[in-house]
Amino acid sequence: MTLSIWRYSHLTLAIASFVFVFLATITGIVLAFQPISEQMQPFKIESVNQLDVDQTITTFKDKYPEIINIEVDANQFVSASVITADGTSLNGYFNPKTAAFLGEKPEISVFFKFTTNLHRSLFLKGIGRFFVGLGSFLLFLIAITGSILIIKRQSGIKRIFAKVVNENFSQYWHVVLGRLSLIPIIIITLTGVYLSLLKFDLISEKKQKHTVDFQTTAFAEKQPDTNIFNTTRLTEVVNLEFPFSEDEEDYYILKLKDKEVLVHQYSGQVLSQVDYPMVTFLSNLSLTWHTGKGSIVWSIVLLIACLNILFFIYSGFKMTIERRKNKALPKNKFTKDKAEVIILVGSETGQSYALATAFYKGVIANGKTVYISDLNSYTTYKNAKQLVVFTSTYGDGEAPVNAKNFITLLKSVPQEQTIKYAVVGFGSLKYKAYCKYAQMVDASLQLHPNFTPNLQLQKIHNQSQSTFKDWLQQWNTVVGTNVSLVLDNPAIKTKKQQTFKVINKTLLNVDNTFVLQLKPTKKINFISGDLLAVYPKQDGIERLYSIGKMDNQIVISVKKHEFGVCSTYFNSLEKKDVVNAVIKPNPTFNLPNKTKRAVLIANGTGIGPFLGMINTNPQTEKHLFWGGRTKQSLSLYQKYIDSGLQHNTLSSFNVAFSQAQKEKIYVQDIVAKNQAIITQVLKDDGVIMICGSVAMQNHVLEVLNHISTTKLQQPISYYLDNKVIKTDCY
Ligand SMILES: Cc1cc2nc3c(=O)[nH]c(=O)nc-3n(C[C@H](O)[C@H](O)[C@H](O)COP(=O)(O)O)c2cc1C
Repeated sequence: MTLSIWRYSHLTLAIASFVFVFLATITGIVLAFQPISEQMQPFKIESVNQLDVDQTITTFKDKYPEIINIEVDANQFVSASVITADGTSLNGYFNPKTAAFLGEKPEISVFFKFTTNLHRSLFLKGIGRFFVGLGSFLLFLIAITGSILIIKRQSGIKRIFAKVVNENFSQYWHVVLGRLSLIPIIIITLTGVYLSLLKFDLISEKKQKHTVDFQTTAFAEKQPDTNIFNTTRLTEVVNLEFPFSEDEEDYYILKLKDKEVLVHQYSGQVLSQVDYPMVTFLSNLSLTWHTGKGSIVWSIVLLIACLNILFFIYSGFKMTIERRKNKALPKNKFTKDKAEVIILVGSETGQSYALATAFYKGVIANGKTVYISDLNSYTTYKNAKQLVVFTSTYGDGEAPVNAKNFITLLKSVPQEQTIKYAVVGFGSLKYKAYCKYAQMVDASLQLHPNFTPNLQLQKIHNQSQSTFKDWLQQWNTVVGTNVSLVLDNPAIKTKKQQTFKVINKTLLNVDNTFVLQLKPTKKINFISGDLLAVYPKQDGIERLYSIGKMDNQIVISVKKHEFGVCSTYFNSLEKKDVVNAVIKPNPTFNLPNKTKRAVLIANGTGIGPFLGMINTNPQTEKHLFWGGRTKQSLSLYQKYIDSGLQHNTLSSFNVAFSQAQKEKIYVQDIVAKNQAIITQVLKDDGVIMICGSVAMQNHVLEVLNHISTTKLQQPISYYLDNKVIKTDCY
């Protein structure tokens, strides 16, 4: 697994803080409901913000002979402590407009108290508080390293909110939700750290003291028209303590958010004012922002941010496990100067290592001396005759992490002899800059006087093994080797299987292809485009077949391969035999119900799912394009196509035979001739579905790209991103 410094830091921090972050997040989710439940209590009074302190004091004084204090909390609930005319003491919430007693303050529930303790200190007192504070700081660093990773992934800070390509569920949502919850997470963590520092007295709040000199201060007999009480809104008050007695030297203590003021009880004159230090302001702000007190909206934001953190823990570890499967490159048996074949690999997340390693082993098994390394380690190779470069593309057409220096090194490192080379690019058609870095490497090698190409650049979509095998055949031919690939078997699946009865199986046609019809023995919901997963007894490895649905039956088109375990098994089936398999929904390759128009493009057995689609959804106008070898190849599917045309569920059928005439015609050629249909479908929010070989898909996409850029001024990536073009190729 290749790791950049930022990804390494992000991962290490996540592992180091996992336990604390997990506990703090779970308890944080619960505690986010506390301010929400407080706000739901019936103590909020309409338009309380219109009252000033003077009005409130008058209202309370009219109703009660003695008032001890009035408080306004973050929810803007007004509470007070008063003595009534009959000498009863009342403590609780009041209506500030009428001074009516509303009810006692409810006790905080035991559950919230327990959760708060767990959240603050894990019941470990000082040590616990320290670790929670540290966890908060580590989470802050995780958010920062995560942001750097997103910026690098999106190729720059300006593109941070640009569209993210959805290749993998965990990766996609990790990035999308990471961007959205970045600010709330930074606020939660920084305020958490601040509150911890405060608890440990690492930040101290030093308040100034009041000084009042009654000897030298002369007070007005009568209150002036304006004083601090009638210029201060009640909602600005935190606490107002009433004078202890009627003695002139007893005063009001008015605590506001930013200052504490002593006020003369008769004149309303300010006797002393102490502004709170910045620390107090920040402490109050931290508490409000960390807890969400007083704001349902912010509490919900905090709740969502905590739920997102839980998802990041899950998706982050899932991605790490997936990436760990992409082991490192193999250990070299030969030195760089002894080897005839040099393999250089560029990879960001290690996916390309599997094929590069299989190739390395294959070449060694062929008796050649081989040396494998990453592209950044490019150096002199005294005995090299062949260079093979495997590289992915990352960011927006950029080099993967272990290949960033290759092009510079290529220019500066002198080679003594001439070396033949071939470049294989791993990428994804979902990106505009498809295999761009491989293209740059190929171009740089072309310009180098010591390198001559023995094959054209090969681009490979989604690590397709079949395209890689096709490339390997060509390489074997030009180099004169017989390298074959032994790929690690994916994990054997042990899913609960469903049973299907064989309704019909055709004989093999000229292309060794047949059609199999299966019927589920129990009711199963599925549609054309879903996948049938089969796990043959010999190896238990999952094989996926794209299926068509007709009359509640499954239609699959299969090509029998000489050593194909599953295709041989399917071909051995007879009517009424029972097959164990699993139907997997494949929503990315189903024909949307409401689509007005659809173009279905396939070659060979890729027509399978379309055999169902062309016989259903009569409301959708469908145009089928199919490429096969000869007219006889078509006979297998003729009855399905005729039925679609007869019942008007298929509007047109366009066929290309590659072997029927002198000039080879492929499906992409007939697509290119029907630009009007393609343009109309792209313009009218229709869909284009492609099923078959990856090689065909690449050619068809090139043609579609030409049509979309010339007729609609949009690159094909736009339609792929917006799922107007759907592909299921192998
Ligand atoms: C963030 C990101 C950016 C990518 N950018 C491109 C790109 O610009 N062009 C491309 O063809 N493929 C792109 N890909 C696809 C990868 O090249 C492809 O998944 C490849 O198989 C990864 O192999 P690796 O793990 O060995 O790096 C990108 C993938 C990711 C996750």
